[in-house]
Amino acid sequence: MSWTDQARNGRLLIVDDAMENIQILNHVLGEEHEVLFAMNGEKALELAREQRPDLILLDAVMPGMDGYEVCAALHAAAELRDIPIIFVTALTTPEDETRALESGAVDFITKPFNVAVVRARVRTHLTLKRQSDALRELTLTDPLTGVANRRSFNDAIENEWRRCGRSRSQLSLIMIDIDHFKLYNDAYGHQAGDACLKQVAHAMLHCAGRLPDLVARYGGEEFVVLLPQVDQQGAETVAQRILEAVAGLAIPHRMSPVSDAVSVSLGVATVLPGEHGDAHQLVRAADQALYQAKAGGRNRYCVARLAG
Ligand SMILES: Nc1nc2c(ncn2[C@@H]2O[C@H](COP(=O)(O)OP(=O)(O)OP(=O)(O)O)[C@@H](O)[C@H]2O)c(=O)[nH]1
Repeated sequence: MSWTDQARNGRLLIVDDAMENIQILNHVLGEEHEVLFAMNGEKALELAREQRPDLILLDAVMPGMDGYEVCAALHAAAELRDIPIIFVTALTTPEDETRALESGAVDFITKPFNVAVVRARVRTHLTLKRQSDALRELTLTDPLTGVANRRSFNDAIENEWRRCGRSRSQLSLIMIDIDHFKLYNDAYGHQAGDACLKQVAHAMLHCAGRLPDLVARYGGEEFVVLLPQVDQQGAETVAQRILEAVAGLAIPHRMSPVSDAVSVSLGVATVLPGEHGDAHQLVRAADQALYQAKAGGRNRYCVARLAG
């Protein structure tokens, strides 16, 4: 795909208090990109949250919340801080430009602007955004199964621990282990083992694929499902669903002493994240419950009981 093709079709948010400027930029960019617009800072933040644009063109001087404040608010929000911002402004001194770049903008365009320059800069920043998104995706994804990797899970559980702590809501975790997977590899070969891991991972995504749920590969044949704002009963429902979904795959496992088909054991833990304890406590509890499920005969889930 060419440089130009890659940059096409990005979603832009234009923020300017003058409709005339929005119209001009829309005229310049609207053919190639999806364009959203806001006429003040508050609306810009609302749209950024709801629509997740790929790039923001931001006027520096606006009544109420100015461009610098919008920039600071975007950077303060973890889910918005990766959206690149280009300041588009009539302020032209080196100090203005420096202030914009220091407040987190990636670029600075002065008004009156040259149409070709605006187009080219927008394409450049959209291309860079795509590349950094792809790179981030690679570092957070398990290459075999396509679900999140352990690093991604570690970040998520820390974030959700804090978030659930603030909102006084429960956080649940399920640890899942494929039963007698070594025997499966021995019987059917490593490639079949890989295919089995993929199928099991995809089945779990169907059981807990809503945001902010997270399915991750924790290790070789071990997976975790993180369920923010889900109580124990909800987590048990998901665990039961996973048991049934994996059984429903009906992947033959002739060496398994547990079942004719591939099965899983699961450990469920739920906690109300408080001032005491940390995310590791939840992981340990789910791991102990998983151990119980294995010791109890596998192909089942067990629940850990934890104080908040
Ligand atoms: N095919 C394949 N096998 C893997 C992968 N990662 C780990 N494994 C295998 O998973 C097996 C895990 O073995 P064990 O830890 O003994 O677990 P188990 O055989 O499932 O036994 P239980 O958990 O006690 O039921 C090992 O044989 C690993 O080689 C992978 O990416 N692909």
